[in-house]
Amino acid sequence: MASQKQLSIFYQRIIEQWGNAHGLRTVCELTCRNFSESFGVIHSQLLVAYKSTWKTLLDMDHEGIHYQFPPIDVVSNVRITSEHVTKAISNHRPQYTTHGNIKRLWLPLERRSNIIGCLIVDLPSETQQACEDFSLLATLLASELDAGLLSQTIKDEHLGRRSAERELQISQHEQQNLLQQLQSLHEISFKLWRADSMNSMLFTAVDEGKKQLHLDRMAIFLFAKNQRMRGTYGTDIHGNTVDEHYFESEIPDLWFTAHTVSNEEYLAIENNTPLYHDLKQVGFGWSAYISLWDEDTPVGWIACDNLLTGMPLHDYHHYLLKQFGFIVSQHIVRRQAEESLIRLNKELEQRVTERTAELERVNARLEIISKLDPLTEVYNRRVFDQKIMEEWHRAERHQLPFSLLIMDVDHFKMYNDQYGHAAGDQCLKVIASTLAKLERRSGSLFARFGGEEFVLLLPGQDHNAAIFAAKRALSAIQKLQLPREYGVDDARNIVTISIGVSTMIPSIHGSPDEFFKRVDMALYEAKSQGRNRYCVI
Ligand SMILES: Nc1nc2c(ncn2[C@@H]2O[C@H](COP(=O)(O)OP(=O)(O)OP(=O)(O)O)[C@@H](O)[C@H]2O)c(=O)[nH]1
Repeated sequence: MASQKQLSIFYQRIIEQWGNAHGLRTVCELTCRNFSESFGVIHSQLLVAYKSTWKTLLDMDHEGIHYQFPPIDVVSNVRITSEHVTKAISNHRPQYTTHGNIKRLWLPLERRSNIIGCLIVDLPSETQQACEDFSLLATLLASELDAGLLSQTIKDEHLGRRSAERELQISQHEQQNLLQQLQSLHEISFKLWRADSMNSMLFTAVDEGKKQLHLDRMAIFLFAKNQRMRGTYGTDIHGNTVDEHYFESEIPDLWFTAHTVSNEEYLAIENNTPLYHDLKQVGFGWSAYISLWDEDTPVGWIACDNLLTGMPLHDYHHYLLKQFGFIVSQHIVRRQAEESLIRLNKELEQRVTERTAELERVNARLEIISKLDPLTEVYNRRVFDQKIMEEWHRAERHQLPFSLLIMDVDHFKMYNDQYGHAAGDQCLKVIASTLAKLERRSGSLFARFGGEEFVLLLPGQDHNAAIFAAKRALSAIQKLQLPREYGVDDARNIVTISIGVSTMIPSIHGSPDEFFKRVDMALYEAKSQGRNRYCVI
């Protein structure tokens, strides 16, 4: 009787409380609590057939009630397995099983001939309640469970769809951002291509890289020799792009060096890390390092961070930063090749200019040498032969006087015999330089004709001028007082010269050769008359 009363209170409370309950969770929790309070239940568990397997929706023990939707697997539950449940509900009716001092009530929850759940309640063994007494509860709970699960599933699906939509929206947004930024990368690449030098290219990379990729700070470092690296352009702590060529240091042995350079990777990112400016910590955030490569050789890196805004790095940034690093690497390599080619060309041009100047100097020197007599360094016979031809024809055209003097050292054979050939050479040099200085009028030419014989060509100069020149030459040599200590009848004991002189206005009937012979005859005459004199024909 007592058990009947207990049962009716149990049902009464359930019906009252369920009336105020909102949602499946409350219904389930109230049911188990009532079981516990009314019948001293030790453990109760509500399993549901969910997605073709048995799952735990609620578990109540002395620690409390655990309700979980979506329901969780019963795998970990060794007390009750799926096989136990399947067996217990096979006749669709409530039943007891005994486990030591526990009477376990298995209450199949059936809806439209389908078992949709099972309430398992561990009662004390002395419980008098017949298991059929709970059939009504099973019917009521099955109905609540059916409706509750359905609405929960719908709600869940709705939520799932909403969150899927939100994810889709986010991913579409990210996709759009990525597309926009890929377009930006293309624009950056174009600007880098148009930059007119390596420096302006690096400045553009930093400045545009930040703007277009929405990054707070960026700096580009290039590797130099001996494991060192130097700055190029970077960002100050206010976000301005600044020249950092002053910066030089050893390549630091840090995590990103190992990650990028040693592993031949493009990108290394660290979150929640100290951020630096000029090697001093200035903040905290993420920092990314992008390696720059020339094929397999690292040439530098780009450093970026979020010092100013603390903006998080998006997923698409990983791809963008790699692409950016790739583009900048390409431009650096191209620029370096171009600039070394320009340098090489400049060096070549410089060398060609130097060699050309040197060649011109040598040619000029050769030109002079080819015109000079090697011993006396006055004009040689080749120059005289050319000059007499030119001047002869000029004088002929303009009907101008034309004078020629042939000067010959007297008794020079004896000089050589007396003093030796070397002294003879020296004597010839002194005579030549003395005579060469005398005549400076334009067009005139003094040359060594050969041996101890010199010629003085005086185009445009008449008979008197020629005689003046001859006298002056004789006197100049006499004044030298070059000793000559060998006895010859007609001479004082100094070196002298004899001169043949002639002047004429050239005509087509004459020739330089004939004229020369005439002067030579005059010289012969001067020699015959006793030397140290001039003779005119
Ligand atoms: N040391 C020296 N002697 C030269 C050079 N060229 C010619 N001679 C010499 O000049 C001498 C010219 O001698 P000759 O033609 O016989 O006439 P000369 O002894 O001067 O007598 P005259 O002309 O008749 O007064 C020769 O002995 C040549 O060897 C030269 O470059 N150096």
